[in-house]
Amino acid sequence: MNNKEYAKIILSELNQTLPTIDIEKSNQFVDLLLNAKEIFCAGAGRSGFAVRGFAMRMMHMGLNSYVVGETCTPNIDETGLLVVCSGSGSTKSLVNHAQKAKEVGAKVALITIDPESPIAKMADVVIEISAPSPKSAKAGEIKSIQPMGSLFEQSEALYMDTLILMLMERKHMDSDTMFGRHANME
Ligand SMILES: O=C([C@H](O)CO)[C@H](O)[C@H](O)COP(=O)(O)O
Repeated sequence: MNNKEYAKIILSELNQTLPTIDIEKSNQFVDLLLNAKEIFCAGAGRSGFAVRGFAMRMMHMGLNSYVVGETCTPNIDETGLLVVCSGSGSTKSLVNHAQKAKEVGAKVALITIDPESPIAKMADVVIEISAPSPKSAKAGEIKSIQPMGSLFEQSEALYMDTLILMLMERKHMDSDTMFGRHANME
């Protein structure tokens, strides 16, 4: 198959995952983001790449967002929100981060394939994406031709872009204002 044929299949897979994500939980997620004093983003591997992009856009909006594990990331306290992206919901370092967040009274939001996973059990809001999971018992309803967690990782990245649009609407923010905060030392 050529690239266009593969692209059509990937888009049709995304067309099955993204529209099924819960609206009410997404509204709750946006409320948590808006109510947090500081937002801490965590994910491993490709989920880590996706959540970094989300942290960056929130910075562009003027929110206090950080990536867990970076040298300049401060401590989390009860005013904070930890956003975790984890297909399995059981990656060890992320389970530890969620435990720490709950221990200090912070909120936790999780984007995952597995709503019964260890991190899901600690989370205040769980966003479920139906996709194959190479690392957990829960496989999701949707089949994919793509390897491992690719469909989940694409879906979570695009889902977080929908959250950015919801936040922009709530904060009356436009792209030009956001671009004004973009790094000028690239
Ligand atoms: O990078 C990943 C891997 O390529 C699977 O597709 C995962 O995102 C990484 O291993 C983290 O796993 P999860 O916490 O289960 O997302």
